[in-house]
Amino acid sequence: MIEVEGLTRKYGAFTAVDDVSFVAEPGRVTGFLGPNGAGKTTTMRVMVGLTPATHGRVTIGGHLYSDIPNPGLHVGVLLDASAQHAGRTGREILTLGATTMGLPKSRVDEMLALVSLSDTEAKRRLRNYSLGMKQRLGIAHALLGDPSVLILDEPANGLDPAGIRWMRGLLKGYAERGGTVLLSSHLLHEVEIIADEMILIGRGKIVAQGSKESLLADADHSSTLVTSLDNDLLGKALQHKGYGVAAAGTGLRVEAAPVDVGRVAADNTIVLTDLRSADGGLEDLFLALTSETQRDVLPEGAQA
Ligand SMILES: Nc1ncnc2c1ncn2[C@@H]1O[C@H](COP(=O)(O)OP(=O)(O)OP(=O)(O)O)[C@@H](O)[C@H]1O
Repeated sequence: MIEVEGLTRKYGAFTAVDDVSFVAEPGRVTGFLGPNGAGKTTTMRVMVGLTPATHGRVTIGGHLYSDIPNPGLHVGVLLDASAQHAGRTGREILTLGATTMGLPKSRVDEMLALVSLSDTEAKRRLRNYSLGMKQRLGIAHALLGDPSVLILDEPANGLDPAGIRWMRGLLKGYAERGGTVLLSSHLLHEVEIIADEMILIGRGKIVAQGSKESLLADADHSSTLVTSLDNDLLGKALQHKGYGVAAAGTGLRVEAAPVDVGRVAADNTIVLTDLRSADGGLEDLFLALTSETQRDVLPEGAQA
């Protein structure tokens, strides 16, 4: 289990991580999601003792990372797949890791096979690896010591679609066997597919957290876009039921779920020509919650 308690990290006057608390549980994949610069990497660096906290603390299995003897046997870490010595081969990097952790050399071959790096690829120097190959090697390195906790910063970065699917299967299986997985991403879709729990962070602060189902339920209070053969009548019927209604394009935007709008239309025998959720589910929630921190939102009055 990873426990983050009131973690703050300041760089001078700038607060990169602001009083962040959450727990990543065993047997669950926890997605740590936020836009660029939200504070994900900083939080993970504090977790593994690479950056000191300004306030608060992180414990893994109840211990500070720096207090865990031979940490690779307990915590697998992938923060920057390029951070290894570029002149070493993949096999050398894993062998060094195995030796440091006191593991047999056979573990290196097992891990190379697990991440599908061929013998030829394993003999190449890291500087000649593609980003996806570096990520595979990084995952192999993180798993070397058969740890019970995995901390992975943007692990899907650079993987092709087949590689992403492979990684999802790997991490799901790892969590199903009781492992704790914390993985960060700035891409909602990536996290949504794999994570059981989600922590949303924006500008250093947690903006939402919970199980994927509970976040989806929150996001699904939804409004609906509907068009019918008689929008006036439908609008009145919906208002009569107490739903907020506004004109939208050729139809209406209704503050109700699509199923409720459909029911009112059916009760009044109104033919619908279009009925759909106005929400992008979690994506809208994510963008709304982190909107202040998005770089790509046009300032008010600006033209697209
Ligand atoms: N050593 C540092 N000195 C000053 N500012 C820093 C330092 N490290 C990180 N920051 C700032 O802290 C903020 C959070 O950065 P961080 O790398 O944790 O974000 P992130 O969520 O991982 O982003 P991304 O998705 O782009 O990787 C950013 O504004 C970053 O510029």
